[in-house]
Formats: sequence, C-alpha cells, structure tokens
Amino acid sequence: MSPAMEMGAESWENEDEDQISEAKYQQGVKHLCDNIGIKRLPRKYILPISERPIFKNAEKNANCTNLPIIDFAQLQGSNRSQVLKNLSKACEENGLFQLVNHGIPRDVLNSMRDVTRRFFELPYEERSQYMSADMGNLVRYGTSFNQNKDGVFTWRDFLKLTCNPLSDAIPHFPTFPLDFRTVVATYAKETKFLSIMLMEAILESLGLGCDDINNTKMEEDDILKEFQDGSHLMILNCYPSCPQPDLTLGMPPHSDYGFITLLLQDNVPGLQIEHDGNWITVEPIPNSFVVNLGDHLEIFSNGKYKSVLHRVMVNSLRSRITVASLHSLPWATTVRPWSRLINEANPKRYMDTDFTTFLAYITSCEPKKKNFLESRKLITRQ
Ligand SMILES: O=C(O)CCC(=O)C(=O)O
Ligand SMILES: [Fe+2]
Repeated sequence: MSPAMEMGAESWENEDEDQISEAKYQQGVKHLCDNIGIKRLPRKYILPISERPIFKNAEKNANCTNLPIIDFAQLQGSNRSQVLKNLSKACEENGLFQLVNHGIPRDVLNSMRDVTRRFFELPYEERSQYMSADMGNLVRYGTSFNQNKDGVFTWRDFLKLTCNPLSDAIPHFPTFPLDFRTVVATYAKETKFLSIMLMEAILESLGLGCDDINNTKMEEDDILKEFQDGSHLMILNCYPSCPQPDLTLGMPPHSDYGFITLLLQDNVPGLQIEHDGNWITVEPIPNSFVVNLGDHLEIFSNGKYKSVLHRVMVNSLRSRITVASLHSLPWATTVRPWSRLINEANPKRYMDTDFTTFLAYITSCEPKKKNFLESRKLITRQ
C-alpha cells in the first residue's frame, strides 16, 4: 500500500498545518511528510531563534577546519605507536575522528544503509507497531529527540535496537523488510568487533603515560573482557527533506552517553560538532565511520578525553539516513574514572555512574547539551 493510501491520510489533506493535532506529530516526521506534503514548517518544529542553525557560519567553518582522520589499517600495523599518538590527540582535542580503512566490507555498509532506507519506506502501520514511550523497550520507534519531553520537536524519526546479547535481541527485531534481521545482525557483529579493537587502542593510548606498565596492561585486558559483553545500542536515523531547514534541527546539541559511537553516514552532510565555540560540519568520507567519544569515556578517562557535543542539520533537497552504534560496558557495570588516571595532581573529577542513574536522569531532566555529564562532575575545571 502506498503511504498516501494509509488509514486516515485523506482526512489530513485539507487540514491547516497549525491544526495538526499533537497526536499526529507523535506519529513522526516521515508520516507527516508522506501524508501532508507540507510546504512550510509546522510551528511544532520551529526552534527559538537562539537554537536555530546559522547556515553562514556552518559553511565557513566546514571549509576551513580539518577534522582528524585515523587509518585503522595503520593502527594495526607497524606504525601503531605514531597512530596511537594521533588518536590520543584527536580524543583530547576533538572528541571525534573519522575512521578509514577499517576493514568492514563495503557491501555490509551498503546493505545496512539500504535496509535502513527501506525500513523507513514501509507503510506507517508496519513501522508504528514498534512505537513506544517506554525507554526500556529492546526495539523502539520514535521521533524527535525525546518526544515525551520535547516542547519543540526536531526533524527526525528513529528506530532504536538493543543489540546485546545479539542472539537474544534478534527475535525482537522487525520482520520487514524481509532481510532486515540478517543484514542488521551481520552489521552488528562487524561493528561490535571493530568497537573492541578501537577500545583496545583507546585504552592503550590512555595507559601510555602510566607507571607500572605490566599492571596497566593487565587492567586493560580486564576492561576489554568486560567490553566483550558490553552494551550495544543501534540507532537507525531518518531525516526527511525539510521545507524550512533553517528553522529546525534533525537532532539538538547533545553528547552520546556511552564510551564510543560508530556513526555510518550516507553521502548527505548534516552532522556538526562543536569545536572552540564553532559548529563544524563533518563532511562524509565514503565508507568511513565517524567515531564520537561519549560521556562514559570522558568519565573513565577522568576528563583527559572529551565527549563531543554534536547536532544534526537537515536540508530542503535530500533526505538523510544514518546508523549510530553506541558501545559501552555492560548495563549493570558502574563506570568510574580509571584509577591509573587519578593522582594528587589530577584528582577524581567525576562521580561513579551507571545505566540506572542515566535512565532516571533522562526520565526526569533534559538530556540535551552535555548536562548529564555536568551532573556527574565533582570538580569544575579552571
Ligand atoms: O545522524 C547523525 O548524524 C548523528 C546521530 C546521532 O548523533 C545519534 O544518533 O546520537
Ligand atoms: Fe549522537
């Protein structure tokens, strides 16, 4: 069935945009675009002026700033020590790098992007069965950033999939498109493996300056073992083309909660990171990953590495698809600054935290900006 023929579509046709009921916004932007063909942005999505993207600056910054690129093949080769230094610099100064030559086959990446696109093109009834306000659901379709709390909505629909343990998770995944489960399972295994190799390198880069190299190495191995059973959340994002992209965002400024996020983009730019007070567009490099550092890594590194504040712009011409894979320690494990990185000169800067604390926070407070992380800080940096 074509989206235009879905139940209730006819009743929308002559409706004034501002008469669209709250319940219809809760159905997501894909449904809104498919059914109404809106020419101007409904008020529900219009951000206050101070929160809107400023296109002029974004373009200027995109052209003059080079973001770090890490070559994974070199990291695994004889050049490892030099690449570890570059990795450490990227983690300290940018909280993000683009990862090339990572070894995940192109057809795995293409299939994942393709199945994501086909999922969002399914009829609304098919997608909407996964809609839920319950943040704890293993599979959850939603819209905006936090649709239970956002006054102004952002221009995004998403499907969140809990991927750990994968064999338990797969039977809960959507059954359509027919190849969805097999494609996502292959992609999840590949990104999980890559995330562990990256965490190994990140731990090594953090342990570089520590005394007592043998014990540090043993601790690194123990932490890596925990990562094998760690949490893995996959977020499939869909940003339809938007009639007035300068008035809204796909995602508001936020940092990710885990250790690292591997982001697969298509060839449409949209992601921006905050750097020295400017918003910088992360230009897609074909078949690469954007690796974002999350709040857990900032806490674990006792503030040496920074989680990155990022947001998503939308555009009027093309829709955009991305897949974010968030990796962290197991849900039940407490995240705390690594004892190796605490000493008299550099005291513990963050409270211990766990997933329950995070869930309680996002249920009761605004999770935008880096304010969850701020709430865990013990000392304000000079
Ligand atoms: O779609 C993007 O470019 C970023 C997505 C993102 O930040 C997220 O899912 O947390
Ligand atoms: Fe994010």
